[in-house]
Amino acid sequence: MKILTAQQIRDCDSATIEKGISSVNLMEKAARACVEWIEINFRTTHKFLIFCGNGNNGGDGLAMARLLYEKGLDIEVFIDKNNKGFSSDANVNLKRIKHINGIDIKSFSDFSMTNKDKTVIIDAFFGYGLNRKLSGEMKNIVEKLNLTKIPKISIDMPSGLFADKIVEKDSTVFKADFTLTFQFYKRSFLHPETGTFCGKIEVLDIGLDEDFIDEIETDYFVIDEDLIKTIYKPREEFSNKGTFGKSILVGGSYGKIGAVLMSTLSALKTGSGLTFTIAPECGNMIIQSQVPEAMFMGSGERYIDEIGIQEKAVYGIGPGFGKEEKTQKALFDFLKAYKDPVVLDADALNILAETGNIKSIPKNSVITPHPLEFERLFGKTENSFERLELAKEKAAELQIFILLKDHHTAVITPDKRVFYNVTGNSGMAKGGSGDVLTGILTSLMSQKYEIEKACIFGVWLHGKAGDLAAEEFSKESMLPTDLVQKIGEVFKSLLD
Ligand SMILES: NC(=O)C1=CN([C@@H]2O[C@H](COP(=O)(O)OP(=O)(O)OC[C@H]3O[C@@H](n4cnc5c(N)ncnc54)[C@H](OP(=O)(O)O)[C@@H]3O)[C@@H](O)[C@H]2O)[C@@H](O)CC1
Ligand SMILES: Nc1ncnc2c1ncn2[C@@H]1O[C@H](COP(=O)(O)OP(=O)(O)O)[C@@H](O)[C@H]1O
Ligand SMILES: [K+]
Repeated sequence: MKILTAQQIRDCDSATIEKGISSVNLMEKAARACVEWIEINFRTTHKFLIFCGNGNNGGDGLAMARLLYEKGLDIEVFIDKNNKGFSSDANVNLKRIKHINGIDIKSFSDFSMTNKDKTVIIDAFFGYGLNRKLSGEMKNIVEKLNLTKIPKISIDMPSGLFADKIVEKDSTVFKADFTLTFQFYKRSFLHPETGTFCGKIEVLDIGLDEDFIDEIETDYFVIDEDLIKTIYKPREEFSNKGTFGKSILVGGSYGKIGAVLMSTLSALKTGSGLTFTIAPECGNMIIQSQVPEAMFMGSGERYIDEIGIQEKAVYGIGPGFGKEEKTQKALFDFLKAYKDPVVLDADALNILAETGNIKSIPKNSVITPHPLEFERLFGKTENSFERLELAKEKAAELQIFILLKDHHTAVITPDKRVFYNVTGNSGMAKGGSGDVLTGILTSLMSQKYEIEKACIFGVWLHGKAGDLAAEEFSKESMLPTDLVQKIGEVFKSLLD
């Protein structure tokens, strides 16, 4: 799914209107889509307090007030009665509700917090047209609403957020439980500093012009199931283990054998034909007894001291690797001799960062840093938007794929496109989850998925399996190994 900038959405709006629908009818469609969602998800709510700004986001709120009222619900509308005028479509909708006796139209200052049982607050102050941070009366009312315990729904965007950039640190932003957004994710929903205001995000189709959307160029995408279905290759029946590639997971050190064990297990569970583990001898018994399907190749007693090169294999290096001197040398020797794409994670990245050897990463390789590893590799940035920009520069400079791990992991390609992942949950914020991702990526690459596709499919699959594990075990109790056990269910769902 494409992500457009505020300006591109505005253009898309105009293109849709040029095709024949009037702007006020488009607003009606948007309001109707929100009301339909509310009818399904807030069945027992009687009362809606709808806060409207003076632009088209406010217009959506005013139209929703009428539509919800027609369904027999109690409606109070709050507007800024001193503002310098509503947009023309908001004005049409304001006039329409002025004719309805049952809808109270109040000033923001009339809001008080008494008796709010079975009530929902609707935030229709501002959408993508916000052009400065909230101040004055607007800031006050949003701060007041943020203190209430009443469920809150933002229309299109939480008011106070910009679509494409970070907000200043002290900004006031409406804190939603749900955001009903029109047609596209906005980039600010997907970054930690700003996404935290959105609650659960629902993307509502309001029928914006498909030809325009197909043609418009963007470097930003959300990974959705439609994209995954174009990538996933069901397994051929006329095949053998050689058809599905050779994965070699390299890692583990004394006390950290579990990391490479989990990578090995997830590579197998993702479909790798032949799976090897290179780990120190102290991990032999552990790995062989836990994952009998994998072949063990010992290297060093307690720490890896050599990485042997095999033909036609994909290497995933780093989980539990440690940073012993001999392990460092093993990595340097390997990268000197090996020129095919590899997956590098964890201590493999830390070693390259600390020794200034980043340029030895083979072209088209995949690196999977979490924010701190990224900082060690490429330096400090002010915020996650800047981090992403730096990652784009580095992916292009080094001609590698960077998977910037986070709540919404971003896959960054060597040609600077960005694919945000929206599967996954906080139950995955546990040591071991990253090791599982390394195994998944290595396995998909060894099965000859193109590297870009392996990255996109891999992060999505990882998060989706994490969501199934959370459903069964809870976010608190799920383990990275539970996630691995759910990979199969995700593959099955792709065959439906
Ligand atoms: N295609 C779609 O997706 C569709 C989109 N639709 C909807 O339209 C929304 C976009 O509407 P929009 O362009 O009118 O902008 P919006 O967000 O209402 O705000 C602009 C107003 O706010 C003001 N203002 C700005 N900042 C301010 C501040 N800090 N403090 C105070 N005032 C501030 C600014 O006035 P200014 O003072 O700058 O003159 C202006 O009046 C979109 O999010 C969606 O909900 C649907 O209706 C149909 C299909
Ligand atoms: N709150 C979260 N929401 C979604 N995914 C998460 C969250 N926290 C962690 N993850 C995922 O779990 C993995 C953690 O990787 P990493 O930090 O390297 O941990 P590890 O110590 O297991 O290697 C990443 O893929 C990351 O995207
Ligand atoms: K809003």
